[in-house]
Formats: sequence, structure tokens, C-alpha cells
Amino acid sequence: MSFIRAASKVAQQVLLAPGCSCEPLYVSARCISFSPRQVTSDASFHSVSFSETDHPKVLITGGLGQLGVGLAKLLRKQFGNNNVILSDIRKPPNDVFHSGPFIYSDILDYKNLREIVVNNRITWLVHYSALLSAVGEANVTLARDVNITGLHNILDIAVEHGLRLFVPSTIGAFGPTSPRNPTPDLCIQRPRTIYGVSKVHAELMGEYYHHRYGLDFRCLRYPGIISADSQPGGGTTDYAVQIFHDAIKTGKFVCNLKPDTRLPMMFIDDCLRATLEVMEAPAEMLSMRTYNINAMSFTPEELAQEVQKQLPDLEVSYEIDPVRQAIADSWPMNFEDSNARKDWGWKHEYDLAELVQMMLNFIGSDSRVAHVN
Ligand SMILES: NC(=O)C1=CN([C@@H]2O[C@H](COP(=O)(O)OP(=O)(O)OC[C@H]3O[C@@H](n4cnc5c(N)ncnc54)[C@H](O)[C@@H]3O)[C@@H](O)[C@H]2O)C=CC1
Ligand SMILES: CC(=O)[C@H](N)C(=O)O
Repeated sequence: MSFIRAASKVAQQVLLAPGCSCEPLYVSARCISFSPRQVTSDASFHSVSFSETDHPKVLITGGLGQLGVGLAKLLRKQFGNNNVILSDIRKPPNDVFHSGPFIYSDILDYKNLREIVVNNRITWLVHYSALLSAVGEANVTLARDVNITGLHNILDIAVEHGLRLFVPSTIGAFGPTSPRNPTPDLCIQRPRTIYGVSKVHAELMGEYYHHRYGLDFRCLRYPGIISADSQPGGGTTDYAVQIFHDAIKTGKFVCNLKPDTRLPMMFIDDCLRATLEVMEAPAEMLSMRTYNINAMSFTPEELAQEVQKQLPDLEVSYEIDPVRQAIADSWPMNFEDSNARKDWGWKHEYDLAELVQMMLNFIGSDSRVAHVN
């Protein structure tokens, strides 16, 4: 009998044994050493184990989007420059390329992923590659490939090599039949976008691999993220970034959502800190593997009024994009994140007024520098 078949038999016996239905249904990949992809080598035997005091070696996929570069900066400060590798399928700008390790990685190429993980002795994987909500609706097939097939590669690699895996989910993992004000961690999830469907799939697959193979899967459902020095990649919440750039550059902003569309939002520094905190949290503090996190909720009208306190001449008009509006109308209005606060001490720092101040300071000083040059 082959090793894998023997191992599967052991697993079946463990799973089917009477009295074994107690939570969690945990079958360690290291103990039984078969992987979902059933690679010819027993790869999980060879995974490098690090002592608690060692820094993790981190790979970030899809790292050139809105969030990856900022996360790399934060993690490099914590773990050292060479311990955090950014990867993407796009060419990095000069400053990113020269700021630390960058590598080409297409998450649809399983062998390439495995080579990177092995050659660089990766221990933590932050999986940021995705097509976001609006872009996903414009290209469902590609979104399905990247967000679902790509995720399968990531999960299998993570199990095979004993990695700690972070996959972000989103407010978009909820739908019109979810309670929307507020939306708790556990409730009905029937999203109406390929993005949302793929993220529910990611949550469930990650949790399943955790229980089935012992994968150290960690997931936060992010609200819309607002950043000053990186551009959003085609989502429904993008308006809340664009308003700052347009307010400073032209003094006029055309919003593609209705003025009273309320959505949960967060400043990027809070989002990245939450990601580091949940990755560092001792496993025993995590009563769940997928958590909502929140900071604030506002409408375009409320955001515009807050910006107008600093830039009173800003003119805001509305030209509704029906695709984005329909998506926003199906998403949470307020996000309930008490489990994250209770379990691992999540606490946001930025509210609406502070967010607006930070954004205007950063983009304003940036555009003044551009004018001088
Ligand atoms: N930015 C936000 O407001 C929120 C983001 N998230 C999640 O956080 C993660 C990161 O988000 P963003 O940085 O905003 O996304 P983004 O759209 O700005 O960047 C995604 C990156 O994935 C890369 N990518 C696409 N196909 C790929 C492939 N085949 N292989 C490798 N990389 C590929 C793209 O080149 C891009 O750089 C995503 O999973 C997203 O769903 C969740 C909620 C809110
Ligand atoms: C909230 C998200 O997941 C993203 N910003 C989007 O709008 O698609």
C-alpha cells in the first residue's frame, strides 16, 4: 500500500472513530503527512520549523496593489527587510523594487509558487492577489480563476509547507439577505458578486483546511480601505479614496455612489496593523479563524461634509454607476467586530475626522512637492 493511501486510511479511521466528532476536528498534516494535492514527495515532512524567537519569512502575493506595499513596509520594520518578499505579476515601480526583495509570482502557476516558498524558506504567506468587486463583475472568468483557482494553489502550498496563511476577506462576502446594520461575524452570506462568492469560498476553504489538515489559517474581513499613497484596484469603495485626490487637484468630485450609501470603512494604517496583530496572535486566543474588523461607517455625503470642513470650496456632484450602486446596496452598512476586540484585542485608531486630516495632509504635501518640482 502506498504511503499516501496508508495515511489516508489512518485519517479516515481518525475521522470516523466514535467519539471523535468533538470540536475541533483536527487532523494534523504533520502527523499524517498527506497533502490535499498529494504531491509525490511528503513535502510537509520537510517543512522548516522555526523556534518562537525566529522571525517569520513572509511572502506577500499580489503585493503591488493598494495594500501590499504598505504591509511590506510594516512587516519589514518588524521582521527585517530581507524577511519580507513582495510578489506580483506586474513590474514594480523603482522605489518599490529598491526598497526590499521583490519576486515575480503568478498564483495560477503552482510550481512557480512552490519554488518560491521552498527556495526562500517561507513560513508566513499573506495572500493579497485578487480581482476586486467592480473589476470582477467586468471579468467574471478571470475573477473566478484568480480568486478561486489561485486560492486553491495557495491553500495547498500552505498545507504542504506548514505555512501560516493570511487571506483577507471583505464586507463584500455578505449580501442583500445578510443583516446589514449591523452585520455580525456569523450570519447568512449570499453575496451577489463573483468577488463576494470567491471570498466566502476562501473563508470556508481556509476554515475547512484548518480543521482537516491543521492549516494555520487566519482571515480578517476588511471594510473599504482608504489610503493616501496607493491607488485602489477597482472596487466599490474606491470613491472614498478618489474624493481626496480630486478635492486637492481640481476642487471638484463626481461621486459614483448615491449620497446616502452607507458603508464600513477603515484607514490603511489600522488595516495593516490589524493584519500583523492577528498573524502574531497566539492560536489559543483565536476562537474563530475569520473575523470582522471595523473602524467607522459613513456615506459619501458625510465624507464630503468632513472634507469640506478643510476645503470649503470643494464641489461634489453625483453620477451613479448602476453596477457599483447595486453592489453597495447589498453590502453591510455597519460592521460588528466585537469578537475581534474580545479575542485578540483589536482596536481601531482612526475615526472619520482623523482619517480626513491624514489623507489631506499626505496628498496635499505630495502635490505641493510635485508643484515645486
Ligand atoms: N482594498 C480594499 O478596500 C480591500 C481589500 N481587500 C482584500 O485585500 C487584498 C488586497 O487588496 P488590494 O491591494 O486592494 O487589491 P488590488 O486590486 O489593489 O491588488 C491586487 C493585486 O493582485 C495582483 N494579481 C492579479 N492577478 C494575479 C495573479 N494571477 N498572480 C499574482 N498576483 C495577481 C494584481 O496585479 C494586483 O497588484 C485582496 O484580496 C482584497 O480582496 C478586502 C477588503 C477591502
Ligand atoms: C470592500 C472591498 O472589498 C473592496 N474595496 C471593493 O470595494 O471591492
